[in-house]
Amino acid sequence: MTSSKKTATVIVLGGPSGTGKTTIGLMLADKLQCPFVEGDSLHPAENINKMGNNIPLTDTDRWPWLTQISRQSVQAAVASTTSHLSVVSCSMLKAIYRDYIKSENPFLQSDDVAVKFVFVFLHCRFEDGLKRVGGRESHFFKADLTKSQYDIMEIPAGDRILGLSPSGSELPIDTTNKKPEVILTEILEKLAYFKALE
Ligand SMILES: Nc1ncnc2c1ncn2[C@@H]1O[C@H](COP(=O)(O)OP(=O)(O)O)[C@@H](O)[C@H]1O
Ligand SMILES: O=C(O)[C@H](O)[C@@H](O)[C@H](O)[C@H](O)COP(=O)(O)O
Repeated sequence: MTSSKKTATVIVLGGPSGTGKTTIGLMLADKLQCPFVEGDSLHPAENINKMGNNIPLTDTDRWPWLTQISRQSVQAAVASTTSHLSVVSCSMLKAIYRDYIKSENPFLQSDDVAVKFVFVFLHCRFEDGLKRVGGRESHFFKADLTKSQYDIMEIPAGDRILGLSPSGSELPIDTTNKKPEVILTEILEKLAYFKALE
């Protein structure tokens, strides 16, 4: 019997502050003709206040935000009748956050919709990230917090990496000294090579 399940794919573009999530995310969504969800817009006010006061978020602060990241990005992908795709930006620094995003998929138990998450993790040298965050005007996330992100960051490794195992769904991208256009091409080539969007 063939499955009549509708499939939708969410590309979660992650990495620490200043690594290019918003810049590359907008370009990727434009290229794939799909909606882009800005993860920063999904924080509760308390999280924005905390980060604005240079206080790093705790796991407890992050769970409700990650729930919204999952729900909003999945809804956007399912609603996109042309591409069945969406791109969402979210730092998703630890492996447990990536797992949590998967677990909060609103169609997890659905017989009608199958959702796939592909986690593309952008990373660069601490000094470069720091410089880029410092150059951003009027953003609630200040450079002082960048160190706290590098302290806990888990770049995908081992059998989590796309293509290394059937369960692998994560793709690390080193953005050091690469222009946004070059990074975009690398992401698209790797997604195609691993047949990640099929
Ligand atoms: N590959 C890159 N090379 C140089 N500058 C970049 C690159 N990617 C992003 N930037 C710049 O760095 C700053 C932070 O980028 P942004 O996309 O807001 O990062 P994030 O969303 O990950 O915090 C912006 O001013 C952006 O123009
Ligand atoms: O793009 C950025 O500058 C950061 O990613 C930031 O905007 C993001 O919302 C926080 O990083 C969330 O908190 P954590 O990254 O500490 O989970």
